[in-house]
Amino acid sequence: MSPLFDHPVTCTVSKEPDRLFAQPLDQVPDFAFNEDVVRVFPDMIKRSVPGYPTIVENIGVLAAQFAKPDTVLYDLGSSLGAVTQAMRRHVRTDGCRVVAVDNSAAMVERCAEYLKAQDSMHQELLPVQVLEADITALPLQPASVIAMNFTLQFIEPPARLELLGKIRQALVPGGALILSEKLRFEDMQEHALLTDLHIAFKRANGYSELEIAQKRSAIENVMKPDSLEEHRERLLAAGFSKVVPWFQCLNFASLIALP
Ligand SMILES: C[S@@+](CC[C@H](N)C(=O)[O-])C[C@H]1O[C@@H](n2cnc3c(N)ncnc32)[C@H](O)[C@@H]1O
Ligand SMILES: O=C(O)C(=O)C[C@]1(C(=O)O)C=C[C@@H](O)C=C1
Repeated sequence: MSPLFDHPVTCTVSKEPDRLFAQPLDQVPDFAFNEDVVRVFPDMIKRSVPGYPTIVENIGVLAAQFAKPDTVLYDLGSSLGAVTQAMRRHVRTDGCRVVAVDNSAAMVERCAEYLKAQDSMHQELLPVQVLEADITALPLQPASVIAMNFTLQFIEPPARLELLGKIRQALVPGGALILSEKLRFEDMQEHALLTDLHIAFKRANGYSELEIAQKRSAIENVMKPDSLEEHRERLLAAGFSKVVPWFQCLNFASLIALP
């Protein structure tokens, strides 16, 4: 198998720079995963989420540890399939297949193209299926790995517990949910510090004050981050037995939840 980080996350994806919020907008519309976002998404997410390439590649490594024969590996809210591609690079377990799910038609269409490109460049990859579906309504097959990389924060808060309960029920013994989220912090000083540092991260990645402010106003109605404590309590309420944070950079974290 290829060594870790040999395949940059962006190797088969668009390199178009994110300038979506660079010009002043009279009214900033709510953020949506539409064609415009799809075109710039690899650049946008890498410049917006501290640690994103490390998280994605290591979800592949974690998936290989938890994968069980003849089960599904889900990538829920797959966008362009970065996590799906990482799981396919790392998992060799017999009879596994990856199912990538997203409810944005534009994302699903481009994701399928990128996965075809991945197939043409590598051999022995797990079979993959891309579904356009709402993950809150989708019945899940028995799964050993379910990844939600920055997706739960876009689900309406009252629907989150039921979705996590369904995920818990689908997981086979020895499997895991890998949940990455932007965090809010209950301590106001901690929240303010990590928010400022996240803005500094965006600035260091070339975003202007205007881009940062307009993006913040675009996402504030559609993305509702929870605290680590809320995640832990809700995961336990959904039937998970153990919650283990494995990554945090500034206000972005990833957790392993065990059934
Ligand atoms: C921040 S992106 C995820 C990034 C991606 N997992 C990655 O690692 O590159 C969130 C994704 O969740 C999808 N999404 C939001 N709500 C959804 C739902 N109810 N069902 C399916 N997908 C959803 C969006 O369309 C978007 O593509
Ligand atoms: O907090 C932000 O500014 C973000 O851009 C975060 C975030 C995310 O966490 O998913 C929000 C929307 C985009 O999809 C990319 C990144």
